[in-house]
Formats: sequence, C-alpha cells, structure tokens
Amino acid sequence: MSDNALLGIDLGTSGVKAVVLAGNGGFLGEADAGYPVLTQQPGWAETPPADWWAATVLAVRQALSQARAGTPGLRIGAIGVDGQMHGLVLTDQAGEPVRPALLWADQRAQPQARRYAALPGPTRAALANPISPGMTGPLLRWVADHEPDQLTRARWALLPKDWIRHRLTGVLATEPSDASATLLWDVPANTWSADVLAALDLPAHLLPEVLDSAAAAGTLTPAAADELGLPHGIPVATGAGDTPAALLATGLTPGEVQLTVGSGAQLVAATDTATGHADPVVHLYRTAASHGWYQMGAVQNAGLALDWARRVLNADWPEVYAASAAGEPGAGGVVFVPHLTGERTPVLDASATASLTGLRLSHDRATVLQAVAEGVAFAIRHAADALLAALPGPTPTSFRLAGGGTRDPHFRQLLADVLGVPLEPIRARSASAVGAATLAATAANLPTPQAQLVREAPITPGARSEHYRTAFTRYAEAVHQQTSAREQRTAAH
Ligand SMILES: Nc1ncnc2c1ncn2[C@@H]1O[C@H](COP(=O)(O)OP(=O)(O)O)[C@@H](O)[C@H]1O
Ligand SMILES: O=C(CO)[C@@H](O)[C@H](O)COP(=O)(O)O
Repeated sequence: MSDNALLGIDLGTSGVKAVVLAGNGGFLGEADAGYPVLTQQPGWAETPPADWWAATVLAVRQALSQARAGTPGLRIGAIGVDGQMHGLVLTDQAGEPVRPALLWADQRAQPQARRYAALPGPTRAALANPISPGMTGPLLRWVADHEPDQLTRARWALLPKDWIRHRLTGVLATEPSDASATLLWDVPANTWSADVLAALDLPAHLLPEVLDSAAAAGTLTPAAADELGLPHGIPVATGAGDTPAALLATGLTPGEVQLTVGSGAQLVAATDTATGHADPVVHLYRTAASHGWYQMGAVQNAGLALDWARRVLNADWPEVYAASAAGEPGAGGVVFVPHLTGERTPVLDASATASLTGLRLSHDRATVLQAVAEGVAFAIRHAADALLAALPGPTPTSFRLAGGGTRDPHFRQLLADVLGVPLEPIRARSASAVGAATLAATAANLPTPQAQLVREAPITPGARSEHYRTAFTRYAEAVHQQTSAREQRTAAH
C-alpha cells in the first residue's frame, strides 16, 4: 500500500514520458510513447494534439501498471504535467483543436517574426528574448495572416502542456514558465504584454488566465479518469514548460549549468534577476518556482538531427551513437552543420540550413554518421559558449546532464570531450516529468518528494578532447561562412 504517489506527465516533442513517484521520491513506474513531428511542407513542424493524448493514455497506463505491480493498492494523490515549450495549439470554445499544433521547430512564421523588429524599444526590451518564428506570438500572427477562418473559429491559443491539462481537467489556463516563452509576455513585469498584442494586432481574448505553476488548476474529470484507468477527482497542478520543470527537479542554483538533450538541447543557468534587453543572444524565462528566472542557450537541432540522419541512412540508434566514437575525432574532415530547422543560439537565424561538407570518395556511411553525431555535439558547444559568455561570475567547472538524448555512453563521452567539462548525468528517463510530479505534490499540499535523482559518476573529458578542439574550430568556421553567404544573398536582393 502506498499513500499518495504522484504522477508526472512530460509532453516532449518526440514522445510523452510518464513517471509514478512514491511519496518518498522513489521511482515506482516509468514509461514513454512516441508520435511523429509532421513536416507537410518544408520548414513546417506540426503534431495533431490527438496524437499527444493517445500517447499520454498509453504511457500513463503503462507507468501505472508497472507501479501497481510493485505496489499493490497504489493511490495517486496528485498529477502534474509539463511539456515542450513555445508553439501554438488553437482550439475552439470546448478545447477541441481547430488545426494541428504548430511546434517550436516550425520556421514558417519568419515574415511575422520580422514584425517584432518594428516594436518600440521598451516594448521589445520587455520581451527580453531573441525573436524566433517558432514562438507562439509569430505563429499566431501567421495563422491570422494565412488562415483567418481558423482564427475566427478559435477561442483559445494554448501551449502544448496546457492543452493536455485541459484534457485532464477541463480547465483552460496557463502559467508563467510557459507563458514567458511565447514572445507575448513582459518578462520583468511577469504578465501578458498588452503592447505586443496591440502592435501585432493579435486578439488578446485568445490567451488564457495565468495561474501559478504549482496551483491546483482542477481535478481529473470522469472522462479522463476512465481513459487513464484512475479514479476521478485527483488534483492536477497547472504545470510548467519542460525546461523549467527539469530545473525544478534537479534544484539548479545560480552558478550551475544544466544541459538537457532531447529533440532540441537546452543549456540553462538560473538567475535571481530579470533585466529587459532589446537584443539578447540567449533566452530569459521564468522558472516554475514562486520566484526566479533562467538564462538559456537553445539548440533547435539535437535529437531532431540525429533522428533525421537515423531515418535517411536507415540506421538504428546504437549504430548512430557507436559512430560517434568509431573514427578519429573530426570524421576525416567531414563537417555536418545540423541546422535542419534553422537555429537559435548562437546563430539566431530561422533561415539557416544544414550542410554536409568535406566529403571524399574514401568516406563511407560510418563517416557520415560520425560527422552527424559530432555536428550535433558541436552545435551544443556553440550554444554553451554563448551562454557562458552571457553569465556573470566564474565559469562552472561541470555541467549537469539530462534528457532522453543522453542515454548512450558513447554520445555522453562525445559531449564531455567536445564541451571540455565533466558532465554529471541524472539517472531518470525524464527529469521534466519528475519536476511535473513535484508541482503536483505542492498543488495537493503533499510533501515534496525528494526524488531519487541519482547523479551518476561524472563523465570527464578524455584524450580525444584536444582533437575535438580543432574539429570544433572547423565547424564554427563552416557556420560563419554559411552565415556570411546568407547575409550577402539577402543584401543582394
Ligand atoms: N531507442 C533509443 N535509444 C537511444 N536514444 C534514443 C532512442 N530513442 C530516442 N533516442 C534519443 O532521445 C531523443 C529524444 O529524447 P526525449 O528526451 O524523449 O526528447 P523529447 O522530450 O524531445 O521528446 C531522440 O531525439 C534521440 O536522440
Ligand atoms: O525549445 C525549447 C526551449 O526553448 C524546449 O523546451 C522545447 O520545448 C523542446 O524540448 P524537447 O522536446 O526537446 O525536450
């Protein structure tokens, strides 16, 4: 018999992860279920929310059955949800999607993102973030420009995890950690930006009420309870974005850096202050705690690029990861720049594209796979350098490591070698799901689970590290050349 276990649901870009935690923080069940990111047209990235829900039901049922097998009489005391950030889920009055969800990796809203350049200085500074087309604001403007009928049908503009929580509770709401990442939010003032909504001519009534991340937003409806195999009436927390949920789980404090690798990768440092900046290189978002913010370098193409290579080269995951350690560092001079969905930190250009250069007749499939794995690690290093340059105080001497993209030992070692710092992996399928369970506990007035997030032995940079330095320089030069070529083409038009 277990009193008040907690269910955490993490809605990732490639799949949903469900975790059942005992009141003492022990893991009772963990499961995941995937769905595709659809690219109907070049630059588009969508998922029908119905796919998210179907996967949520599968993952939750599987995690519960695992937990029940080990803990007869299991009782879930509260539920929390977190999810991929940014993006846009447009729904009708009843919360039914009027079109597939547009995701953070979507590049179509570049003209709409450029409209942010015309914002008055103080309004732009209050956004405190780089402008990227996969954020909710530019995407909403794109729908207004290209699908006005859908906008007319829409009653709510939601974030991904807020749609899932609505399916659980019927409650339409959001919270600051996700709302701050929409480009519709005044970060220092901690509220929706009426100025941005007015300047972009966006309907403010589409935005939901903002609750605290750890507030009890509602309770599990009978319909959702039936589908999940749970009793109805269980309290459900408002939730958080996936990155802030992971920070909550690991308790990152100022001075520390955490690297999470999933479809994208995030390098994150906590901060106690939020200062508006009109032209920042790194992101600044609200945490899911009652105070605080975090700075973030965001890599669009991490697991997303590895998965792309896996599919087009018909490889399996062990083969992709083994390739990262197979040849001499530098993949025989082959350089893969993974900007398949444009790139955020430090390139900040959604029109950037991927490239594979330096190929010779002697190179084979394994060389290409190695170059892809290295290219992703170099993109993470590129973002890490930008984040570290923006941080006050001394450079951290190690990074924490989390995310489904860090489970392979070869790839972990490649990351440590390329980053040149020890990495401390957290042993959990999803730190974000643990963060969601932590919010659930607070929402239901249950003790915070001291989740047994075991830190594994640090992975230290090895003998190959020195060689990757040269290869990274070649990578950064390739990115620089591509950026210059794009700028010249733009200037010529
Ligand atoms: N079977 C597997 N073995 C090893 N790594 C995998 C496997 N499946 C997926 N991955 C890696 O994990 C990433 C997904 O991690 P995850 O944290 O679940 O991401 P997300 O939250 O974006 O859904 C994939 O992009 C890939 O890099
Ligand atoms: O892009 C960001 C943060 O800016 C991520 O939070 C995305 O939401 C993707 O998360 P994963 O699905 O890769 O975990």
